[in-house]
Amino acid sequence: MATNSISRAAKNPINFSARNVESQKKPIISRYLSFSQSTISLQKLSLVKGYHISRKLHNTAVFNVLETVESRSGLVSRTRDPDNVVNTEKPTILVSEKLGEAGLDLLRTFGTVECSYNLSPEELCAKISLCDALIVRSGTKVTRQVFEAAKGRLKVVGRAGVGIDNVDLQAATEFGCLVVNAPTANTIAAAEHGIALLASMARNVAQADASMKAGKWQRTKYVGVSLVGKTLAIMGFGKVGSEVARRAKGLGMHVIAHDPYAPADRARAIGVELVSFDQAISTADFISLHMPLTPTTNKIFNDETFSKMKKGVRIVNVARGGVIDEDALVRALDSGTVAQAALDVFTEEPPPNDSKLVQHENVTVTPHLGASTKEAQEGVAVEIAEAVVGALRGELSATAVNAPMVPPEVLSELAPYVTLAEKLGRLAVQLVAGGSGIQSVKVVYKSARDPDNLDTRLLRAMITKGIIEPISDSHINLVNADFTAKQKGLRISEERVVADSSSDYPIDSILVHVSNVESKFASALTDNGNISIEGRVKYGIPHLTCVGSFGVDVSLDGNLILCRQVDQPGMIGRVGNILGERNVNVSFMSVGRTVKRTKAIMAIGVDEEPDKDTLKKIGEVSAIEEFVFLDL
Ligand SMILES: NC(=O)C1=CN([C@@H]2O[C@H](COP(=O)(O)OP(=O)(O)OC[C@H]3O[C@@H](n4cnc5c(N)ncnc54)[C@H](O)[C@@H]3O)[C@@H](O)[C@H]2O)C=CC1
Ligand SMILES: O=C(O)C(=O)COP(=O)(O)O
Repeated sequence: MATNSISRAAKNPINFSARNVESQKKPIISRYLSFSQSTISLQKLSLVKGYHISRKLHNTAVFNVLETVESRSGLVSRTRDPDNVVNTEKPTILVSEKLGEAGLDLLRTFGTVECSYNLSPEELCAKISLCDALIVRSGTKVTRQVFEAAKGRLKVVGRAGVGIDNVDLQAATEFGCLVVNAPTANTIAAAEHGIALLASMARNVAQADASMKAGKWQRTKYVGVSLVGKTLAIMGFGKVGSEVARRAKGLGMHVIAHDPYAPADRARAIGVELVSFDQAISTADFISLHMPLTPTTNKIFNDETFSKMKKGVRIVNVARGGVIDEDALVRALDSGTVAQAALDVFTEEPPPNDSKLVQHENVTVTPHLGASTKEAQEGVAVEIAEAVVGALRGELSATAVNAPMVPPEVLSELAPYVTLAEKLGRLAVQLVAGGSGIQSVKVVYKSARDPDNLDTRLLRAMITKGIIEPISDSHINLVNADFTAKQKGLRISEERVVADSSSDYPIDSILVHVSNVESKFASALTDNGNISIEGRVKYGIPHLTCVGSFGVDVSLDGNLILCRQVDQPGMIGRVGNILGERNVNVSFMSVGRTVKRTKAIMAIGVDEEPDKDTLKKIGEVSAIEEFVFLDL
């Protein structure tokens, strides 16, 4: 298999023969610059306001991928409905619950911000089709109806806090809407509230306060219990749980924890013993809940689990109301199994006025105040504003809840391969003959890297996008790529092949096989009947390097004409003349053949799309046996 390549366009001034890491990186780095410049206004704002932009919003590496993925990722606001009231290029961001000013300021530098609080579900659905982003806290239910009503315009839902149980993630994913949260800024506030509830419950602070305000002086009624030396079980040893543990240890408590996913070394470092669920609840004097509400944790505290607890246990819940069966808790309080409870969260918020739990004399309640400190709200607002702005720019967010989180350094390295992946997908689907539906695609990554050190989710998503978008009206992005592929019955399998090259580069080549289809260009089929195309990144630029069994070398830019011809002199000139006469500029040309003077493939990169007549003329060249025009 010989490859004979002539490059007419000086696309890359770098010495092509030198396999030099620095020179390979140059084109990518120069492309970062425009993006780092575009971040300056946000950086200035953060400095002037004195806010620390905590995550890597301004990371040039991330923006490089934006440049590559932007407008293809579908996370970027770019379409405008002519009926929209707002008809500017600025995205519209609806904030449906109170958000800190610092976050609003940040959002206003980027889009048109509308703050509309206490919307009914109907009002939210009516507004949402005019919005590119929605920012909520725990009080807004972002249901499937909301995504349906958005009519494809909503690109991102930002949850200004941790728990995303009020967002229908499945629906978000199906509609290709990214969901991001602000997982770190309210941790301390929630932990402090947990400790406040623990201490005030143990000393009957709320009940005694109400009694005094009612004119009473009941010193014997409100004798409390001490915390020191008591066992506290932390259920859910994540960010909040760990901070509660630290503080409880400072109060002299013996702290144990249950969390099936928590690393033992983190627990050890804080001096906490990780134990089983049953051990935790049966030995604790106090139990503090810090797990998310999921199908597994829903009503995990119920009649059965309360019955396993030490008689007279005291329970704090600043996680989610739904993790407790509230009727069962009332029964446990009435029977004395649970002596007291302190609750910040409820299954239904606000709970009904006649809630037995809220009215129970041994229960202390607060109206979901865990995250409500000035500091936490400012922090959360900035954290979510950064994430939403990043998502609207096309950035793959570090706090994405329903999309792969790809670290910036990985993004930066994979950027040219992301473009290559999408282009190979687009090429592959265009090579399929009309009527033969694609069902199975195999992607083979050749790489010298350890498989654990190569994250291909982004590449798979982009290949899927490349395959599906040209043949459907689906708008594919990283969020819904896998879902849409599955829905369309498209199976994409991946395989790694070890390359014996340098592991400095993440990938040597990407090979896309489409099985059991007919091709418009028979030469793209390999002996086993699969359409097969291979691409590589050379000097930062994606190249097509193999079509069927023919090696070629053409940069994937603009449009491509593939011709199969009898390998004989003068073919390049003949086709070049036809294109030149019609003012179609050739950017790249490459000839690949299997055996001399038999058959060859000519891959011609063209800047303009040749008209039908030009293509017909190419087809009429006697030695040309088949040809296809491909739109990249
Ligand atoms: N009341 C409020 O205003 C606030 C409530 N929260 C809630 O607190 C909870 C914890 O938040 P973070 O610590 O930030 O989240 P996190 O994700 O850091 O921690 C949650 C932990 O729960 C663990 N977990 C999951 N399933 C579990 C199970 N079946 N049993 C035991 N542990 C399990 C996870 O492994 C994780 O370590 C969330 O539900 C969040 O919504 C958070 C902030 C404020
Ligand atoms: O962050 C969380 O999970 C919270 O529960 C905080 O909720 P909020 O933003 O105060 O409605």
